[in-house]
Amino acid sequence: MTASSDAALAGAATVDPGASRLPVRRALISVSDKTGLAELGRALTDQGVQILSTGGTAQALRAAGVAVTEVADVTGYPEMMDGRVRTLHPAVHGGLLALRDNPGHVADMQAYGIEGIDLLVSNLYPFEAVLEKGASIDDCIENIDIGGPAMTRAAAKNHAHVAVVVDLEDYAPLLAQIAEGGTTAAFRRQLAQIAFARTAAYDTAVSTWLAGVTGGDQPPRRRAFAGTLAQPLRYGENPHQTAAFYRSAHARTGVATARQWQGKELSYNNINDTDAAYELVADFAAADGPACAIIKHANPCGVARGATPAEAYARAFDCDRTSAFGGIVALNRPLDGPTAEEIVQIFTEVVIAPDADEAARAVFARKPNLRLLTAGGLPDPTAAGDVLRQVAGGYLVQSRDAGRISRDDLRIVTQVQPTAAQLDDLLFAWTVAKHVKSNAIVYARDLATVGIGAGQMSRIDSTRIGRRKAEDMAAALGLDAPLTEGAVVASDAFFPFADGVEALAEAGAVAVIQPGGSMRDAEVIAAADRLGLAMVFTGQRHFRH
Ligand SMILES: NC(=O)c1ncn([C@@H]2O[C@H](COP(=O)(O)O)[C@@H](O)[C@H]2O)c1NC=O
Repeated sequence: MTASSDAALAGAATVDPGASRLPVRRALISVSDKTGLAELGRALTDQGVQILSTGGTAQALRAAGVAVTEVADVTGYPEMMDGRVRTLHPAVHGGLLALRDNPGHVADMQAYGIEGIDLLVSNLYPFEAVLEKGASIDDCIENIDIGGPAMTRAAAKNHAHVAVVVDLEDYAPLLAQIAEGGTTAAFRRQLAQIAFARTAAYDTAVSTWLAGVTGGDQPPRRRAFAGTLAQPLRYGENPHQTAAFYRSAHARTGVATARQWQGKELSYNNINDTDAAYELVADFAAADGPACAIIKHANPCGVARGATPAEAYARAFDCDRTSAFGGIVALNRPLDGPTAEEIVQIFTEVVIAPDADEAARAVFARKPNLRLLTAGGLPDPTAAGDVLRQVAGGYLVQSRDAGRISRDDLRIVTQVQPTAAQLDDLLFAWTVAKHVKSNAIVYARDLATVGIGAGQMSRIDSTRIGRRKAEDMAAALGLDAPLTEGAVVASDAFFPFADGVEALAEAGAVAVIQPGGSMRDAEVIAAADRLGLAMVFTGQRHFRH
C-alpha cells in the first residue's frame, strides 16, 4: 500500500454522511481570480492542508510564501496545448470522484496511485468578462474553461466526500469549518448546489453567446437562462407567495444594479414597478432634457418633460395626483434638492435616478421609509436583449421592445396637418404609450401627459378612461376645462373602428398618433378629417401585456 492509498483509506474511516465533520487534508486550488488567494493558502497551510495547484495559481501561492505541489507533478504530464489540458487526468478526477467508503473505488485508487482530494477551490476563466469587453471570437473560445467546470462538477457530484468552493464569499465560512475540525455534510451539499448553478450559468453564457454568433433567424433548439441571487424577498406579488430577485449575467443598468441609499427593503412589486419607471424615462434621449415618470402597478400615472427635473416631476404629478400617492418616481437626470423637496410632499415608495446630489439625499433622509436608488446611468433603450416570461410548462422569449421612431418615420395621413408643436407632443405621447399596458391611450399636452387609459380590454374604454381622468384632475385643480381639450393622443395599436377617433374628438383632442394598419384605416382617417383631427401613422406597434 502506498502512502497515497493510506491517505485515501484514512479518509474512508472518517466518512460520516450525517452531521460529523470531514477533515480537509488535501486541497486543489485552481483559480483565475486570485483575490484572497494568498490569505486562503496561508490559512489552509496553517491548518496542515496540503495544497495542489495549476501553474498560475501555484506561482501566486509560492510568491505569497505558501508551499504548493504543481498538478503537473501529480499527473506526470506537463500543462499542454496552451493550457487546454492541465487537470484533465485520472489523478485529479479520480481524487475528486472516488467514493472513499466504496471498496472498489478505494482499490482503484490503490492500483493507480490516486490520492483523495478533499477540497476543490475553483473559479473559472473569465469568459463572461472577456465577452463583455467585446473580445474576438477566438479570444472568447480560448476563454471557455473546460478543466475548471469538469473538476467543479466532479467535486460537487462527490459532495458526500469533497467540499467545492467557487465563490470568494465562501472562503471565510470554509476556513471556519476547517478550524472546527472539518466540513459538515450540510455545508458541502450547499456548496455543491452553488457549484452546479455556477457551471450552469457559465455554460448558459457560452451557449447564449454562440446563439448570437451562429446567427440565423431560427430560435435555438435549446436555451438556458441563469441568475445570481440579488436579494431574497419577503414575499411575492402577494404575501402568500414566496419570491426572490435574481440578477442576470449581463445585468442591464437599472433596478438590478442600482445602489439603495435608504428605506426599507425593496419588495417584489417595488422592483417590478421601479423597472417599468426607469425603462420609461430612459426612453427620453439626452436631447429631450429632464423627464419624469410616476408609476403605479407598472403603468405610468403621469409622465412629463420639463426644463428642470423639479419641473418635470411637478408636471408629471399634475396628470393624476390621486394615483401618484404611493407611487414609484423615476427621473432621467440626477436628483437635486428642489426636486427632492417636491417629491417628499406626498408619500412615495421608491425614487430612482442616475444620481442624487447631497442636497437631495438630505431631503430624502427626512423620509426614512422612502427607498432612494441611484443607478449610475440609464439603461440603453436601443440595446439588444431578451425579455423572458414564464407560462405553464414553458418560457416565452422575445427581444426587448427597442422600437423607436423619429419625426422622419411619421406619415401624415389626414388632410389636416399637425403643427410643429403638435408633432413634438405626438412623439412624446408615443414614447409614453410604449410603456403603458395595452390597450394604451395617452393624452398629452405641452410634453406632459394629461390623461392615461391603460390595460383595458377595448381601446374605446381606454379613450374614455383617459378622458375621465383628465376631467377629474381638471376639477381637482380648478381648471375651466379638462386638458384633453387641445391635446394630442397616442394609441399603442391601430383603431379597429372609427368610434375610437370619434371619442377622442369628443374629448377635445386635436391630433392622433397610431401605427395604422387596420382594414378600416380609410374609415378611421376619414373620421379624423371630418372631425378636424390631424393623424400620423408610425408603422410600428407597441403592444405591452
Ligand atoms: N485545461 C484544464 O485542464 C484546466 N484545469 C483548470 N483550468 C482553469 O485554469 C485556471 C487557473 O489557471 P492558473 O492556475 O494557471 O492561473 C482556473 O480558472 C481553472 O478553472 C483549466 N483550464 C481550462 O480549461
